[in-house]
Amino acid sequence: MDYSYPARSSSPLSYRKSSSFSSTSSTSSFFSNKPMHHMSSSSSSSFFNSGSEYGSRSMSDSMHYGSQGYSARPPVAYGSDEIIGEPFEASRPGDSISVTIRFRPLNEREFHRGDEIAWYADEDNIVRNEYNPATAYAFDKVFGPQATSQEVYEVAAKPVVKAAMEGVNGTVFAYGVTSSGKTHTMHGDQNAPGIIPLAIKDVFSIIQDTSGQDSYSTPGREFLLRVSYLEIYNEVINDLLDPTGQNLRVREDAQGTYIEGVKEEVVLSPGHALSFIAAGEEHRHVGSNNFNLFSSRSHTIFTLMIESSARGDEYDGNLIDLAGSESSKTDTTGIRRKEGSYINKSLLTLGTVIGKLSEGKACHVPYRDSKLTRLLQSSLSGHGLVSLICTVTPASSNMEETHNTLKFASRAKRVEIYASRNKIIDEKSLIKKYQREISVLKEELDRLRKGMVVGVNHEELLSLKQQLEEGQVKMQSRLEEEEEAKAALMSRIQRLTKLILVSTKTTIPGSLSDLPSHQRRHSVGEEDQKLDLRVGDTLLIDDENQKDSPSLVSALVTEPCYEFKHRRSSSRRNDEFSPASRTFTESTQAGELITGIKPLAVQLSEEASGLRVQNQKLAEEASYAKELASAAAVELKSLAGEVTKLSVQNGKLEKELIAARELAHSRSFANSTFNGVNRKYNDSMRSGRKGRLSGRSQDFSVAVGDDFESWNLDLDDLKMELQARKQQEAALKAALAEKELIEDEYRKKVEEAKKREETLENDLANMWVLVAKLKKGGAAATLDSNTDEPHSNGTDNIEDPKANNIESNNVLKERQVSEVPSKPANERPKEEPLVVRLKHVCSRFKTKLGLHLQARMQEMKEKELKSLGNGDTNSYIL
Ligand SMILES: Nc1ncnc2c1ncn2[C@@H]1O[C@H](COP(=O)(O)OP(=O)(O)OP(=O)(O)O)[C@@H](O)[C@H]1O
Repeated sequence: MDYSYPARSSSPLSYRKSSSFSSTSSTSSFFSNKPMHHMSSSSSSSFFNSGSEYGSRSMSDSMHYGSQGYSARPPVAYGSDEIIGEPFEASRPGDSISVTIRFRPLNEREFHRGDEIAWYADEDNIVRNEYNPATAYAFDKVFGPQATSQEVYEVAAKPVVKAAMEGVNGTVFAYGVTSSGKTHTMHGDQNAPGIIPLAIKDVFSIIQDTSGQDSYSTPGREFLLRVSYLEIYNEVINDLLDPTGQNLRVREDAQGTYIEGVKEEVVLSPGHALSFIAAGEEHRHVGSNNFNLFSSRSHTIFTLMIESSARGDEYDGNLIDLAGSESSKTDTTGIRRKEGSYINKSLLTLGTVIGKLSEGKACHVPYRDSKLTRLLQSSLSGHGLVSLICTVTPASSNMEETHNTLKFASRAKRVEIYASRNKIIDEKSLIKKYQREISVLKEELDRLRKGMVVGVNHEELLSLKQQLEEGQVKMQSRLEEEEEAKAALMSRIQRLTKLILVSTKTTIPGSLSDLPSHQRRHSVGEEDQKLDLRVGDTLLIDDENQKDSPSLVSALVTEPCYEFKHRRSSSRRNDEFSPASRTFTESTQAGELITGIKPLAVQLSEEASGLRVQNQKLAEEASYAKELASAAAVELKSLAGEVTKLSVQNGKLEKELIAARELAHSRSFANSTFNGVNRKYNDSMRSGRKGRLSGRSQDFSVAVGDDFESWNLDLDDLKMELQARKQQEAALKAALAEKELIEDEYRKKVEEAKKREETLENDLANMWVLVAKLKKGGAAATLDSNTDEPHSNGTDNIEDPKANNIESNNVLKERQVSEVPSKPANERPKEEPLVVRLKHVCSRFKTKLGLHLQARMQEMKEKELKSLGNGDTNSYIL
C-alpha cells in the first residue's frame, strides 16, 4: 500500500484539496439523535464523522496491491447470504431507516495505481458489483461519483430536517471506510457545502419563511435554536464547544440518555451556528493515518436543538434536535492503533445493534457497549427518523471494504422505526422558561399599569401629565445645559491632562519612577525645572499649531530664555502649584504620577475657565480700543484738514503781506515825492525870486497852493495810513511768524499723532494676537504665566509703546523673563501677567488718548480765542 496525504482544513466549510488515496475502511455518520431528555413531540438530528479500521485490515490482509493493479486479481467471492440477486424494494419513508449510498470518484492515487471500478451505481437505487453483476444491493437512493452534496442533502437529509421542524426527532449519519467521503459529505467545503451547513441553512430559511406558501414554512411560531458539538474519542466524550468539558458522562432518565454538562449555545443565524462548528473543529482530534493525513480520530456529534412554540401558546412548544456527524479512521501503529481499536469497537457495536434491530426480535440490544450506540439509542430504537448515508469508493482495491459497508447498510435498512411527534415540552425547555418569564413580566406590567391609574380621575391625570411634560422639558433643557457644560469641562480637562501626560512622556521618560525616593526628594528643584521645560514645550508646541516635532522641542528646550525661565520660576511654582506639584514630585509610581496629575488638571481647568472669562473681557476691551483707534484716526483726519486750512490761510496771509508791502512801497514813493516838492517849495521861497516869479508864482502858488492844500490833507492821511500800515505789517509779520510756529507745531503733532496711531494699531494687533493666543492655548498660557514669573506691574512695558509691539509670544516671554520680579510676593497681583499687561495697555491707551484729545481741544480753543483777538486786524487787512 502506498500513501500520500491530502491537506485538510480544520474548518468544516473551508476548502479541502482532494484526497489522493484510500485504503482502509472507515465510518462516518450524520445522525439524528433522540430528543434526549426532552418530553415532547420533539425530534433530533446529529452529524457524526468517525474513522475506523473496521474491515480494513481484513481487506489489506487479503488484498494484494501490486504494480499490476487490482484488475489482475479475481473478484471477491461472497457468501450466498451476502449476495443479493435482486434489489430490495425501496422501503417506504418513515417505516425504516432511510439508507443512501454515495460513491466518490476514484482518487488520483487509486487511478495511478491502476484501480478499476469494482462497484457502481446501477440506476437510482442499485449498487452492483462490476465483476459479479448478480451481486447487487438496493437502497433508497444511490448517488454516483458526480452527484453533488446538495443532491444528497435533498434526498437524505431534507426530509429529516422537515420532520424535525414539525416536531419529529431526526438523525442523519454517515458511515464508510476511511477516506471514502464522510467528511466531504457532511461538512463539505466553501465551494460544496455539506449536509450540516445545508441543514442549518434550511432550518433558518424555514423559520424565516412566514408566508405559509411553502409546505415547510412555520408562520406564527417562535423558535429558539441551540447547538452542541462533542466528540467520542477513545470512548471518552469531550465537549468541542468547551475545552474544559472533558470526559462527560452519559446519563439516563425517563426520557432516555443525555450527556451531563454538555454546553449548548443559542444561535441566531446560520453563520453563527457554523462559527461554533469551526470553533469546535479546533479542538477535535484529527490525525494522519495510512490513508488520510487529516483523518478523523473520533466520532463527532453536532446537534442543533430547535425549540418551537406557537406564539402565545406558552405550554405547547415543540422541541427539535439536530445532531452532527462523527467519523473514525484507523492506523496500524501506536496511538493510531489504540484509536482505531476504540473506533472499531464502537462501530462493531453499532453494527451489532443494527443487526439486532434489523432482526426485529425482542432481544437484548447492546446499546451500552459503546458510547456511540448509547447516544444513538433513542434514534436507533425507532423514536425518530434516521437517515444513513454510506459513503463508498468504487475502487477495486477497496472492494471488500465497500462490500462490508453495503452489507451494513443493507442490514440497517431492515431496522424499523416508529417516529412520532413529541408533544410534551420539557420543563427544562429554554423557550418555555423564557415564555414563562415573559408572561410573568407582562402580568406585572399590567398590574403596574392598573395600579397607576386606580383612584386618579381624568383631570388629575391630565394635570399630572402636563406637569410631567413641563418638568420633562425643564429637566431636558437643564440636562442639556449641564451636559454642554460638562462636555466643555471634560474636553478642557482632557486637553489639559493630555498636555500634561504628553509632556511627561516627552521630557521625563521614567525619570520619576526610576529615581530612588530619597534622590527624588533631593532633586525637586531639578524636576521643577524639567516640569517648566515640559510646560514650555507644551505651550510652544501649542503655539506652533500643535506641531509635535521632537527636534523643535529639543531646540526650544535649549534656548537660553527657557533655561532662564525655568531657573527663575522654579521657586515660585512650588507656591502656586503646591498641591499638584507636591503630589507630582513625591510620586514614586506611574499610577501615582497619574493620580498626582489629576488635581493639577482640575486646578488648571478652573484656571482655564477663569481665563476664558478674562479672555472675554479682554476681547471686549480690545474691541473698545479698536473703536478708540478708529475715532483717533477720524480725529487725525480732521486735524489734517485743519492743517490744510491753516496752510491756505497762511498763503493768503502771505499774499496780503506782499500786497501790503507793495502798498507801503508806493506810499513811501508818494511820501518821498511829496517831500521833494515840499523841499523845492521851501527852497524857492528861500531864494527870493518871489517877485519875478510872483505872477507865475501866484499862478503857481494858486496852482500849487491848491495842490498843496490837498497834498497837505493827503499827506496827513498818508502819514496816518502809513503808520497804520507799518503797524499792520508788523502785526502781520508777527501773525505770520506765529502761524508758522503753529503750523510747525501742528506738523509735529500730526507726526506725533501718526506715530501714536501706529503704536495704537500695533498695540491693538498685539492685543488681538494675545487674545487669540489665550483663546487658543489658554491653559498653556495660564500655565506659562503661572510658571513664568511673579507679576510685574506692566507700567514700564507700556511706557514705550514700541515695547508693546510684540510680534510673538517669545518676545513677550523674553520681556517677562527679563522683568525679574522686583516686588515682594505678597504685592503680586492675582491675575496673570499677560492679563495685567493687556489691561495696562488698554488703560494706558485710553488715558493717553483721552489726554491727547483734551490737549487737542485746549489747543483748538486757544487757537480760536487767538483768532478772535486778531479779528479786527484781519478784517481790516481784508
Ligand atoms: N463525492 C466526492 N467527490 C469528490 N471528492 C470526494 C468525494 N468524497 C470524498 N472526496 C475527497 O476524498 C478525500 C477524502 O474524503 P474525506 O476526508 O471526506 O473522507 P473521510 O471518510 O471523512 O475520511 P476519514 O474517515 O479518514 O476522516 C477528500 O479529499 C475529499 O475531498
